[in-house]
Amino acid sequence: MRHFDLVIIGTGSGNSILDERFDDWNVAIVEKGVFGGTCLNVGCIPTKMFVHTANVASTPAAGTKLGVDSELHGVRWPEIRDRVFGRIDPIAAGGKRYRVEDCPNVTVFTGEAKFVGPKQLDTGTGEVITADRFVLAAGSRPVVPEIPGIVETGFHTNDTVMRLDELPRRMIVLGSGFVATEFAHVFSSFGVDVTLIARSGAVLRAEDEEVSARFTELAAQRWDLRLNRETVRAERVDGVVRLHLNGPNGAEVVEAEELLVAVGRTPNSDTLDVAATGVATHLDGRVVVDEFQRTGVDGIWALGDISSPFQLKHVANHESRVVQHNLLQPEKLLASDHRFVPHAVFSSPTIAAVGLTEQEARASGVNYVTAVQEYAGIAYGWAMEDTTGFCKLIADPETGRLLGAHIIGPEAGTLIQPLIQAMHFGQTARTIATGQYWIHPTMPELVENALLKLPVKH
Ligand SMILES: Cc1cc2nc3c(=O)[nH]c(=O)nc-3n(C[C@H](O)[C@H](O)[C@H](O)COP(=O)(O)OP(=O)(O)OC[C@H]3O[C@@H](n4cnc5c(N)ncnc54)[C@H](O)[C@@H]3O)c2cc1C
Ligand SMILES: NC(=O)c1ccc[n+]([C@@H]2O[C@H](COP(=O)([O-])OP(=O)(O)OC[C@H]3O[C@@H](n4cnc5c(N)ncnc54)[C@H](O)[C@@H]3O)[C@@H](O)[C@H]2O)c1
Repeated sequence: MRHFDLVIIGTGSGNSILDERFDDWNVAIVEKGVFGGTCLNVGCIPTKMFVHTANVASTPAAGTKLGVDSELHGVRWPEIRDRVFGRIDPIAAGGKRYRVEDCPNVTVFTGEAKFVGPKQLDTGTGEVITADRFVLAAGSRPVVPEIPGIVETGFHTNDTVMRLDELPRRMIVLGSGFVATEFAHVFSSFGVDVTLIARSGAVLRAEDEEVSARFTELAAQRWDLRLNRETVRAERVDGVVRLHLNGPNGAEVVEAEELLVAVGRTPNSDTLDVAATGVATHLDGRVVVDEFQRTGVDGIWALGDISSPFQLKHVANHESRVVQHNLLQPEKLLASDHRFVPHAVFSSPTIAAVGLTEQEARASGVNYVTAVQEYAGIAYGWAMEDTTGFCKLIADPETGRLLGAHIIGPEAGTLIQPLIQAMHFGQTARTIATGQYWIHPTMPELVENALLKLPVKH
């Protein structure tokens, strides 16, 4: 059995661990798919390239209220798709070529890895290897709900939907989280009739309650939104997908040419069989790690979607840097910082958030105050004629420290950054609002005014 100093399973954030400091380590990388993982190939990067294009396609419609009449003549889907993947696919291929051809200390196994014993890994290539250290960076995969007929019906996930041969006339999107709302925005902007099915009474219901309520209201104006629906059965009749639903109005059927399933992601700890090497998992399948990204087995580390409650690329990257440090300096372990993990949803409108939602603040019993500033109340909001966006802040009235920040509206993901910074560096609401200039008239004045409205002492 070949033995290595280090084996990394998964080439998403796991691939960025290796740099010149590992040149004298004998390393193996095992990857079952293409190099670069979810974010590069089927996640963040291609979706945002499609989202940007969708935003451009939506511009003519947005101009009407400003007195600008223009028309969308159509979108050239094959060209858009090939432009996106024409950029991405060579990066994935180049990443693999670099490791195989230019890294003499690295052996790449192209196969689906599975532990077969303590620190013994079947690489899926016919070879079992052992190592002193392992990094579990095998990510997560889309959940397929147990709906009778769904497999026979055929469906897309984020793995396949961005490579469609042609745009369908109609699409059913099952789910109401990040993936569902981002793709609903993309495909509806490209002219596809979208039906979005949510189990509960709100879309993006993990967001702050006011943000989720506003998004749900806007989603209902844009898509055929079916709330409080249970999906009972799926079938395909004459090429058309039919989903049988149960909801407030009783039984109903929705139809479309394509079905996109977006009901969450599950960690790949089961397919990797981490139990065979003694690594424990939570009930939801996440590998158990401590603050240093150590599993319970000496020398086995985990990072990213396989172990994190935050299935986000910036978190996977952060944890990968922590694991990198801890592999190199085990005597000076670094802990991951998960105190203020922000996220953005790149739908329309965009949403960004960090810290507590109001429902979480209420449930936790902390003393808090809130302030809301609408885009409609700032000069740049007048310019955009925005009537639906807002920034909501939650703060400790005694210390002036922010507990949570939520923005729904244009450029939310960009606007929230000073608030993330303030939370990390312990700045008070008054300090951030009044201790610096805010350029007038810009969108960040939304944040400035929300901060000024907070009834806090500092
Ligand atoms: C549609 C979509 C959009 C997203 N957009 C964003 C976004 O805008 N911003 C954001 O922060 N996050 C986004 N995410 C989440 C982000 O993509 C993930 O959190 C991140 O990619 C996780 O990185 P990772 O390294 O843990 O896993 P991955 O990048 O998934 O890497 C895991 C790798 O392991 C390989 N693998 C799995 N099992 C095995 C095995 N047994 N043997 C060998 N190899 C194996 C896989 O093939 C894969 O290459 C998005 C996710 C999706 C699905
Ligand atoms: N912009 C970003 O950062 C971004 C974008 C996409 C994905 N992601 C990451 O990927 C993860 C997975 O995204 P996702 O949208 O698949 O999951 P999600 O957890 O965001 O949403 C899943 C949704 O599906 C619903 N659901 C679950 N089972 C269902 C069923 N049987 N029928 C109908 N609805 C059902 C849930 O109630 C939930 O609303 C996200 O949690 C996020 O961390 C991030």
